[in-house]
Amino acid sequence: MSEDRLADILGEAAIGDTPLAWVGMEGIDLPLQMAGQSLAAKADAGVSLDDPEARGIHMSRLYLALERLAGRDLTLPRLREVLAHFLDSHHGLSQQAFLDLSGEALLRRPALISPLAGWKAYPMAIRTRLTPAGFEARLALSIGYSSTCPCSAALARQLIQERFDRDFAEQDTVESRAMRDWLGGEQGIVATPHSQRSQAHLALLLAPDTETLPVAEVVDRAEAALGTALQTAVKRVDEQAFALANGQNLMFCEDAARRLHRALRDQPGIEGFSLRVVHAESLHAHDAVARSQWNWQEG
Ligand SMILES: Nc1nc2c(ncn2[C@@H]2O[C@H](COP(=O)(O)OP(=O)(O)OP(=O)(O)O)[C@@H](O)[C@H]2O)c(=O)[nH]1
Repeated sequence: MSEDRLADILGEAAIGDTPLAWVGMEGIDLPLQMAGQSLAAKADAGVSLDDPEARGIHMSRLYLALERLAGRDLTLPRLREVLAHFLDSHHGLSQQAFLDLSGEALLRRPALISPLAGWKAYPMAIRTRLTPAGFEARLALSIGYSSTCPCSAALARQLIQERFDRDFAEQDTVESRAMRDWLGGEQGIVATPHSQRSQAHLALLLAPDTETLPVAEVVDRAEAALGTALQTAVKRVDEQAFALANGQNLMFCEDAARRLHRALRDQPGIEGFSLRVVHAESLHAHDAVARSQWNWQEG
């Protein structure tokens, strides 16, 4: 049957006269490129339906516009172009266009000391809007790290001191070799502080003139601020360096949140952010969480 003879009830008048804030599709599979890496992404694409008389939007037109992103390096100008096409293809129907993309950024990360490297996936999402107020892009990223509790470390040190007092109770002075041997034995670490895998969830408002997504730059800055990023390739020399990093970066969730707040305030191209750190404490069954934000409106 020729196209023009196909039924098209979308052309009929709406049942009722209610504009709709968001109409579109969620969970569209889309291959993207970012910093030379392929990304298997999911897209949520939509527009507002502002014409109260219109029955529905033209979903195929949104779907087909996404093809402009497939397999091409993901940049904000390209995302803005797709949103503009959403509106052009819904002229008279829609004033706002929405495109959210989610996936995992795969970054190669070097070992701490050895000349090795490995891959780590960073869950990410890009949320873009084109409305009469203009274009807005937000980048969300999750970064794993290790946190060791400062209070638990202090309590462990006390127990080590008490054990030392007990083991050398009879001696007024302790010969350094005996002390060194004692420190090198299991009794020298009779108690250990609790540490746990932790997550930093960052949501960033990008400057409208941003070209490429600053994923690697934000990951580098956040992991440098925390000092205890989860590792990829690890030899014993790397594991020892990781133990030192944890000992030198004891962190409550408040400490991690403050470190990230300061780091993101200095990140070029960021106009606001919201962050949340989650320490999945090995001490108890619930998490220790801290939140912080700057120049941020939940949208
Ligand atoms: N608006 C809307 N369309 C839907 C929905 N579910 C399925 N569709 C279908 O989406 C298909 C694509 O709609 P359009 O993009 O208008 O397709 P079309 O009319 O062939 O293409 P155009 O000529 O560009 O309008 C239609 O066959 C709709 O029936 C829905 O809930 N809302």
